[in-house]
Amino acid sequence: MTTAPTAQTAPTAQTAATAQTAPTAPAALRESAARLDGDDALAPLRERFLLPPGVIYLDGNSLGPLPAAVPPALADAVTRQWGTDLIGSWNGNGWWEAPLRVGDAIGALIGAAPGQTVAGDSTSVQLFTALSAAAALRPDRSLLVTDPGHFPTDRYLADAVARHRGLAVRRVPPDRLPRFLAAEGDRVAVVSYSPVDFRTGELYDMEALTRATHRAGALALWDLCHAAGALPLRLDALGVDLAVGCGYKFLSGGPGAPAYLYVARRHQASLETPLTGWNGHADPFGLGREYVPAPGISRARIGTPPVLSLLALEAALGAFDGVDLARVRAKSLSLTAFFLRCAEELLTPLGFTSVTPAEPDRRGSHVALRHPHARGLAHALAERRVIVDMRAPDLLRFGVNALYTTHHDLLAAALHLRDIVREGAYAPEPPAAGPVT
Ligand SMILES: Cc1ncc(COP(=O)(O)O)c(C=O)c1O
Ligand SMILES: Nc1c(O)cccc1C(=O)C[C@H](N)C(=O)O
Repeated sequence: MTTAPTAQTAPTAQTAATAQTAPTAPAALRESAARLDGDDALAPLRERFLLPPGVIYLDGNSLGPLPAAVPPALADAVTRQWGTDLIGSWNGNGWWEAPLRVGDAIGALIGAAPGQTVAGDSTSVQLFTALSAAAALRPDRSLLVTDPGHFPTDRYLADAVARHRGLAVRRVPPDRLPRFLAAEGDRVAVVSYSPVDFRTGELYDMEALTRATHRAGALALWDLCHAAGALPLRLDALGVDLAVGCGYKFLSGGPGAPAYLYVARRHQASLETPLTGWNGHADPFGLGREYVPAPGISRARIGTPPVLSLLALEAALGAFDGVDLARVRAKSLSLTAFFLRCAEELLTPLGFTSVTPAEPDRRGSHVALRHPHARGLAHALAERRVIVDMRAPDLLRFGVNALYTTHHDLLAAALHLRDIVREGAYAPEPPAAGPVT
């Protein structure tokens, strides 16, 4: 049986130690945490989430917690809309338009004007669509360029699309991309990267890389999974061509939440999608024999959308109502800087090293610490109701979300980790074999 690769055990009511009984902290760190949390204008936003009492949740970069608005929205969707209004809900309750409506709500968080973002399917499916469509927009070019350290699904789909479309894949680390494009850019159809490295949390310069891509006449495709909702993004302003992302990390749309696809308006009329499902037809209920693509972003729709999940995601996005993403970014940086300080003081002497850049403008919204027993330590933290994850073979990841994470959460997590190591209170499981994913 395959199990999800997060290292934590789900916390239970029976768990003896709770994250609230935090071990003693050095006074300076305790005072800093209290001051930073005391000055935090975003602190009231935590009430928009139903965080389990006694749990320190630092894994919202993998699965966001439950927003308070979601249960009533889902109850309404199920009992009134589905239960009572039945099929009339496609029009009467706006189900048919939900992919576009939710797409626009996400667009507002990623710097996309309305009419360019559609929600639905998984990130993997959206990536397939985006990579294929990008290749079709540059039919005279033969290369697809991507990050050798990209998330596995991005790497696998780059290979798959290259096979289907007769392209070759070049894997170029982000720091070498401008030089590569200057040399071989005239053969490149599409450049596919993530602004934030899923392992190290390193933030790349999206603006510079998009500019270098365009200088070569290629298209820029960004995977925003680890960035959307965590920092301000400016897709329209940067002239990004295509983007995808998931709904379940910083957007907190729930397990398997619909993903999204952004297609800049200038490409929409000539966009050839590889999956020509009936929802993307110009006249879906005309039931015509031939596929005729809908105008605008609607042509990127595929099949019947997962309505309940879309409505859950829509309610979850309400957690951003009235929230300035520049402030979210400022608090996220304060949180990660504070955690790096805690790590330096409490954990470095115990054999941990940070792989996350110390410079604020090179940091996303998680910190990763290297330790040979990362897997056993993540389990031991979960026993104490501190939820983090690990990425094989030796990285512990600590995700922060400025909407609900506190500096105190981070100090308490670092203290628990210090005590677990000092006491040897973990199973020293060996690093898993195989490549780091
Ligand atoms: C950068 C990135 N892309 C894609 C995915 C996942 O794709 P999907 O939503 O299809 O599982 C993840 C994480 O799971 C990711 O970190
Ligand atoms: N999407 C996930 C899943 O379905 C199960 C477990 C984890 C995930 C993740 O999101 C992993 C994540 N993209 C990562 O950064 O590693």
